[in-house]
Amino acid sequence: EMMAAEPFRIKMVEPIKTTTKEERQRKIKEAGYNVFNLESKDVYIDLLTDSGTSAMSDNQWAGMMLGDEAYAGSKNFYNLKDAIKEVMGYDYFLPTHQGRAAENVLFQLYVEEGNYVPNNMHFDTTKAHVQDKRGRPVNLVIDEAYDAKKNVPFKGNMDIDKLDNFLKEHSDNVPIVLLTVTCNSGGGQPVSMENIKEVSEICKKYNKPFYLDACRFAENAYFIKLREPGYADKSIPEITREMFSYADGCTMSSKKDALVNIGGFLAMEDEKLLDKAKVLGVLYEGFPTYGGMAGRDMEAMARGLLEVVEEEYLQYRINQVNYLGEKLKEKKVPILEPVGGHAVYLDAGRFLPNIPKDQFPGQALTVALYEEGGIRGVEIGTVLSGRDPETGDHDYPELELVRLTIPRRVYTYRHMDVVAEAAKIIHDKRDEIGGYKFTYEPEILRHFTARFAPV
Ligand SMILES: CC1=C(O)/C(=C\N=C(/C)C(=O)O)C(COP(=O)(O)O)=CN1
Repeated sequence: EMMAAEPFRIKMVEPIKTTTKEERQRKIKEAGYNVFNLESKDVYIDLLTDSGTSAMSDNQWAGMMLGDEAYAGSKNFYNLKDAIKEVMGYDYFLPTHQGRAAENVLFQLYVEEGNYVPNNMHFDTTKAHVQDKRGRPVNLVIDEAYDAKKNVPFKGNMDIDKLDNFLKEHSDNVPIVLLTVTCNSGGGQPVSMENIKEVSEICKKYNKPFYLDACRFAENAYFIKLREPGYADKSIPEITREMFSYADGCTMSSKKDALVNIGGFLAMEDEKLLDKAKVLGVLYEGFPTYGGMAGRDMEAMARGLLEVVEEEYLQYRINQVNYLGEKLKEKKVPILEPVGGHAVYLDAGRFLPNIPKDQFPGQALTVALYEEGGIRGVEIGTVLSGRDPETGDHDYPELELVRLTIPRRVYTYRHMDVVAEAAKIIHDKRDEIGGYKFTYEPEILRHFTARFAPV
């Protein structure tokens, strides 16, 4: 049938301005060659993150006018409760100011010193919060996840045998099992329903709580609908409710698949767990019917949760990200396959093979994208990975990537064309690109505030 355009029309625009190449070369030098130090006004197309960068709908903006800012019992809390029940099936939740705040509460409840926390792949904050409780994050994703050229439909899957063997050996030192949908650190790759079910069965076998990291749950559901036998005729809410039915609960950053700019929650089936979580919620987030958010934020979130599972929105969203990936492949620019749900990941390792890992090829490509096109991507490689606490050397990851993260309902296809064109120009002159060294390297989470210089 006819191809579909965007399932919305534009009612308001936020002007962005282009800059000149020499302006950008000056700005990035002043920023210590770290795009996190750039001002938004100096960025033309901002692909740093899909977190908190979505455009809200008129329905959500209308909700912002309906904030019930009561300290306790806000009606927006109950609207959010209904939306979570509708989309996830959970009866209980603790609102938090964003996803990592939900991780903080959950891991304080479960993780003790020396514990292992298995996940397909931990995102940085999930890893950091497990470590903050002196636990040890463990990635048990399938091996294919580390092969950027391998195009398999559910690259975010947990390796079931690895999980079973790990629990066989370490069961009494594992307080909880996580599964991240989609798998951000592995390229925004989905997890199949079958895999979610299998992880659930293993957790029951070893009597372990099983939680989803649900940031991008709607995109995951859409991939299940597209790729998994038996789901083509199911609605997205039917698929999302089935996904969550296998888990005991979830952490959620609503800044992704709830289409809002701030907010999150910890949801669960067990009311007793909520009572424990509330104690920490009061301490870290605020009274348990607002959790660090204004009533209006919760209203926008409730409406966003119902919008994000609409099929025509997800079709547009996934197709736009895929379009950028296809454009880059046409131009022979190396990317991680298959294209993820929220981002295209440039394979900087293959793009700049002559730059050694300790001169940060991902960082070099990120800087080049900004200089060439005013485009802000983000390095997901050695810089992000940090140093190995035992050896003190860089904790080299398998892949050196640059994530081009597409905000939801913000950029047009023409912006995607500009990004692909800039990447091609850089690719044609890739032999001219050199590596970088630290001029300032912070102790923890160095990627946010580090400063570099060309070697
Ligand atoms: C899979 C996953 C994430 O991707 C995540 C945040 N992601 C960011 C900020 C990103 O740029 O990918 C978080 C933390 O959410 P938060 O940024 O605190 O709302 C948890 N899990």
